[in-house]
Amino acid sequence: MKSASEHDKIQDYGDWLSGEWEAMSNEALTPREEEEERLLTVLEQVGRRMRKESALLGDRRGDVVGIRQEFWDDVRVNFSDSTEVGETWSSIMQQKELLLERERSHRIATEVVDRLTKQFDSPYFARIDFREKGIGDPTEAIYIGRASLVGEDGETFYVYDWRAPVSSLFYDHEPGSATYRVPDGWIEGELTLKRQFVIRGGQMKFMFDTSETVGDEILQAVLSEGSDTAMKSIVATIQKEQNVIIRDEKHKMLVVQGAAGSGKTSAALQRIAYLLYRFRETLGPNQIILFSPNPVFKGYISRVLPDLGEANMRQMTFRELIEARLGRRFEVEDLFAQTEALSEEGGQNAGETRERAVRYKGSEHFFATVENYLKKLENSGVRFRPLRFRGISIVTEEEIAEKFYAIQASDGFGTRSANVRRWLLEKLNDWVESQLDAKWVEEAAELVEIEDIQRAYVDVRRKGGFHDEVFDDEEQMTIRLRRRVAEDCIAPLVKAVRSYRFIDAPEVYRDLFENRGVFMACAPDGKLPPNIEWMLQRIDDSFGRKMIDHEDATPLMYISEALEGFRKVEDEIQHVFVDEAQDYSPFQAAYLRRRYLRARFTVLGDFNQAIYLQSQDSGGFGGWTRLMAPETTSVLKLTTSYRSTEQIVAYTKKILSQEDAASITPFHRSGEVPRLTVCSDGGSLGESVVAGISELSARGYGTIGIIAKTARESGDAAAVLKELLPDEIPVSLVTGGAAQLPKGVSVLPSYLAKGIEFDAVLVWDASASQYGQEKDRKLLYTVCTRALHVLRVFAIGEPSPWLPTGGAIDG
Ligand SMILES: Nc1ncnc2c1ncn2[C@@H]1O[C@H](COP(=O)(O)OP(=O)(O)OP(=O)(O)O)[C@@H](O)[C@H]1O
Repeated sequence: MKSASEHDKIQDYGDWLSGEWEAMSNEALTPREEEEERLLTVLEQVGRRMRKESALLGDRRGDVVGIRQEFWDDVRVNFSDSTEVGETWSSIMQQKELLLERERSHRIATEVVDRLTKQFDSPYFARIDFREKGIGDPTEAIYIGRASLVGEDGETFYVYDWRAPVSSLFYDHEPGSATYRVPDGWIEGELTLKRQFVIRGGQMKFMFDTSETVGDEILQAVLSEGSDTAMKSIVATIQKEQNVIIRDEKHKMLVVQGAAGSGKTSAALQRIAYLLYRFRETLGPNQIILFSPNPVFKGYISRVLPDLGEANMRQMTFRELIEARLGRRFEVEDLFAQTEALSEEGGQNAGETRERAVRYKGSEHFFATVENYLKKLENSGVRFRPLRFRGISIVTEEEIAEKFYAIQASDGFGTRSANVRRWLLEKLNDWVESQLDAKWVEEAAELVEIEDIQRAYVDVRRKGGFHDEVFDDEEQMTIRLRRRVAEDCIAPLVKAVRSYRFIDAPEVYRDLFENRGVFMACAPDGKLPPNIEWMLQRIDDSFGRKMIDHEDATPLMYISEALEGFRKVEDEIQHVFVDEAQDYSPFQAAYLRRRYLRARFTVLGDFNQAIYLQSQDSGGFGGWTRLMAPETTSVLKLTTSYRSTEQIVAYTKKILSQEDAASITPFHRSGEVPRLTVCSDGGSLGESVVAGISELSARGYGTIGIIAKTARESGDAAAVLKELLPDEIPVSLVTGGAAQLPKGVSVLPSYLAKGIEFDAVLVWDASASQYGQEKDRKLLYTVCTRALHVLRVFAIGEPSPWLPTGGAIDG
């Protein structure tokens, strides 16, 4: 938010501008002068609005402060009898409502002033002249900005929002005949001019006409800038192919395959802003959820929407979903740990068997098997955990099953579970009543603290006890005390029932592997996986240790959620965005689709960055494209890589197979050729990287990423660098828990680098021993494509066979 004095400055500037404007002569003007004049007019409008809104904001602030300060002065407080207490209460409530209402108005006024402040800095970035076919009107000049600006008459559109239907002309067309979509059809006409501006601090920095869709020069300038620790919006330079993604309203499943750095994440965020604008009556940020690859990424993208004047959507990682469901009872392996475990076991028998299990359990085939299994469970087979207390049975597994299956199957698992839950809570209540005379309660009641006795006393009083019949009162107190003691003892049971823990999903899941007949009946091809015996053994081992392998987590979570009945909140979600979608197994894709049954999906990924085994069979995308009917699914491609220089794109393409690299094209922006340095040992690796960091920091690069393969290596690398680098160049180690990417030099493991970028990337030890196998190829590609301007690769001894040969130097 801007300070009051900043707002004042803007107002003064507005006043000055209006004087300046009138003083200008009306001689024939060059286009540039005309545009500068127009800019002054717009800034004057903004200044005027700012004056008005700031005054309003001041009033609102005054109201809020006033109400807060005098809150109790205006409340009539009287506790003398119950009528007075009631009146006091309603008077407090009235005052509270008033305060909330004023706070809301204050918040809205603040948002308006913030938006105007941004508009004062840069009110628009483009102009198009358009003559609509057939209406005989003259050509209209349309200015496009991040937000619209309408004159006080309510009719003059000084600036159109970039999301308005007419604005799409700018992104989609070159001068000539052009059309744009409106809610009930298409408007045709002639685009006679396209002009781009760079306006900063209310000053026209550049202006030029262009015949391209969105001029290269501006894009060049934007891409040459230094990166930041947070992602920026691309509103002024959205490319035509990105605009298709942003404005799609037709498809329920939009799948985008895009090269590294082609703007998938950027387009996704612009799309969210677009949808919030287009459907503002019916869609709120809470009804959109974005699945991010990791917490660092979450922080990285969190500024884009607020910069566009919208509130952030919900964001979560798939890992968080798993943790929320299974994390309380189990330690769940994460995807990266699974990958590391597989590569350690690789070649040995266990590894191969597990690899097979991972592929199988991530498959569409297994999803179909689980779906069929859930159908079967509608009639029998759901397992329950009995309610027991200190060895005493309160409700048995059989009783719960009987109750569960007595409710009609057509009601669905959700209703059945909710009914059983209610019934169990009543059972627990009855059981407490039945235990009041039991010995254990009597003994426990004798041991209670004095405060508990006092509480029981207050309880009895509140409920109207303690009258003349003293004898009865004492008895009542004893009963209450005992009840409280018994309730406290079974509180964990009540909590477990409330959160549906009476359903034993892990056992249900295990049963599928144990009962081969059931498995065969559920599998679409009627066959058992060849290593089912090994799978069962492995489940028994890990569940026994309270651990869950990553490949079991999603199927188990699916069964567990299905048996409880998917929650209502999931129904409210209208749009699901999945970034780095190549990392999801087809099973996970199908699960998300099931979880958000009513939502539309926008799924973005790059099969060249598919580094996890679980999604490799489907090439990273097979799972997503088959989830909905073909007529509601659209698969789009982005091939131009905007992030990196031509030299970096050329280098990183060589890491991939020719076939995979074929469609990637760089945006023409030049920089230094990536360099490979071969070091003799760890010591010289550290020294070479330090020399690189010092040089690049001196050259002014604001974000430098040192990317190691694993978390352990990045820890080691950070320790070495901290020791060798001078204090003026601080080093931050980025770990899984980090919510924000720090400025300067960051050391991080490859999997946390997903989706983010650095001015310069230094790859820590890309030797053959680290990135030697086929499955390391895409990981190395992912790591190297994080660089915007500079890429330096270091290796101890023999470099990875995937790196381009030639140009290596000795460190
Ligand atoms: N139209 C555009 N105008 C300006 N910059 C753009 C545009 N498209 C992409 N970029 C820039 O290119 C970089 C990469 O964009 P983004 O992170 O969205 O790509 P991505 O496809 O999600 O990449 P990856 O898959 O490698 O994570 C960012 O710095 C982004 O600002």
